[in-house]
Amino acid sequence: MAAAEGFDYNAIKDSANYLLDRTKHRPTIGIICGSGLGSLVDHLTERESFSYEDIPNFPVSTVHGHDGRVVFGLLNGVPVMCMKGRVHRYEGYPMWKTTVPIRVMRLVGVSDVIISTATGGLNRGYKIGDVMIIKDHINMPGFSGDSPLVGKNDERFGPRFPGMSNAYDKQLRQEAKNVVKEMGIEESVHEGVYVMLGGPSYETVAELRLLRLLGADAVGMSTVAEVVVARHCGMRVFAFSLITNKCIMDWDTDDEPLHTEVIAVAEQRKHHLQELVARMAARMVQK
Ligand SMILES: O=P(O)(O)O[C@@H]1C[C@H](O)[C@@H](CO)O1
Ligand SMILES: Nc1nc2[nH]cnc2c(=O)[nH]1
Repeated sequence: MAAAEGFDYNAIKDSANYLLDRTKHRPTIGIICGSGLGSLVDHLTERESFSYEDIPNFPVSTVHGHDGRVVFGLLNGVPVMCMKGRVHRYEGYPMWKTTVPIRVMRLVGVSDVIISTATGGLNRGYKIGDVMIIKDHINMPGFSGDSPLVGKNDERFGPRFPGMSNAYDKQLRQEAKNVVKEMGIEESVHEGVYVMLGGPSYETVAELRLLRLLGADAVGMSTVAEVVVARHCGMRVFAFSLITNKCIMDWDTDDEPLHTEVIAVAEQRKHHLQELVARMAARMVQK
């Protein structure tokens, strides 16, 4: 089965060793930059950058807003490993392959991940540009068995049946709430539930109404598989989503979401988001 291939420990080890042999950094914090949020890496000092294409067994990004570089450096003095761009299921990768970067992070020595993502806002109280601290998720592809953990399990990564009821670390969510208060942006920050769909088409009105009924506050095409694998490997997770567009819940409009708008909203909000990430990394490194 193809998924078993994905969990080959030695293949992941080769990717990690490629990076460890070429960087002086030894970060414990990993950061995944969502659509349009990769400019965070411009703030790193002592930067060392590697193209996904050059790293053995690594998946390559194909989407606008996802550059495809692993960047090591210091974020306000804290060593971090950043994925400047992620890969998605809809790019044609099996789910396990989209999460290879998380496993590589683990073997590089990362224990905590910060994950960001662009989403449509389902909750009617959310506005474009708001941030949602993710407190839980609905793994919609997982309902049909499309999980990154499908296939042979390797205990060196984690157990066959990992729990997910505490996937989004409570203490880190509390820290994040403290940070947004300090930053004075609490009015535009919420805590809610992320639902992952496979994409790449955006949702129909009927689908969005269903997702809202199910209790989701924001909808996206990534993140969940990364979180499942991070938790499988025993990493702490802090994740947030930027609301880049409102979900269209009525049939009387010609509006459509656009990826160019998703990127534009991310560009407008990048300073606040970068500050949130930097402040969280500083707290996380202290444990
Ligand atoms: O990679 P993320 O989750 O940040 O990007 C979202 C999902 C799609 O890739 C894209 C659609 O506009 O934004
Ligand atoms: N599925 C989905 N992903 C998104 N990413 C950014 N906006 C959206 C959206 O409206 N739906």
